[in-house]
Amino acid sequence: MSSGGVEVTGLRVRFGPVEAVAGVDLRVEPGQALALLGRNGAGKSTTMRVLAGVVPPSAGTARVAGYDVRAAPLEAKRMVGYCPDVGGLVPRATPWEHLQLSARLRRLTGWEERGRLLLEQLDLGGVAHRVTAGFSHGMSRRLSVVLAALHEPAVLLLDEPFDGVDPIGVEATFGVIEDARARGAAVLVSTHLRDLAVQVCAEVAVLRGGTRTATVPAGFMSGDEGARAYRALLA
Ligand SMILES: Nc1ncnc2c1ncn2[C@@H]1O[C@H](COP(=O)(O)OP(=O)(O)OP(=O)(O)O)[C@@H](O)[C@H]1O
Repeated sequence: MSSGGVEVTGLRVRFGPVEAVAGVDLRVEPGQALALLGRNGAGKSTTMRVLAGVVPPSAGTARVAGYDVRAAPLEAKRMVGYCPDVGGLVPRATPWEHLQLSARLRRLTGWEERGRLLLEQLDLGGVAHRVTAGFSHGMSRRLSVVLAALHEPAVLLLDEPFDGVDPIGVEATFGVIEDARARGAAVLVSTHLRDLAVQVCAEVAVLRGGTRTATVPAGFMSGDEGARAYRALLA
């Protein structure tokens, strides 16, 4: 039986002739945050999608909170909060309606106060009843983070949560990640923003060509030295 968190072993995902993920191993312990870095097309989002139960693995195993995404897909999905890299929002619905829908799908009760607080935390309280059609990219990102975190998942998967988000929104997103870690969730953050990743994650895994090249302490990737080290891993 697995100990929880995220466990990915020998993961492969194939789309026809394209091998998007070609043997990835990852481990995120409960209460830890791991950043997933790598160039465009390295396989980050596909790995996140497998863990979120959106894309099936072609080979290997992926477990969230002890549940194998293939053998126990419903249980696995229940354990996960997922902020996809793009999409996921209904243009004609308001943030509050998104929360209502998410709560209904997950059969949550007594979620309203947490929902309100999360919207306030991500500075969306003032637009809680405005349809998302006119939202800026950063506002949509922040709402996707709220939706991922609403049910206090054991595994929080954030794909490009900082993309287009202003510094205050980034700090608020850090807060959501810290809160999740503090209650024992495993957090996986896929991003191109190395400097932000190392501020909020203790470890960084680098993917290249669908495989993991390294997992290193975040300090190794910080500052100018870290930028050079990262480039060296990508080259
Ligand atoms: N549904 C799909 N059908 C075909 N190919 C796909 C599909 N999804 C991803 N791929 C391919 O798999 C590879 C990995 O894509 P993925 O989106 O996982 O990379 P990424 O590291 O998240 O990239 P980025 O940083 O640009 O978001 C790419 O070559 C991509 O074109």
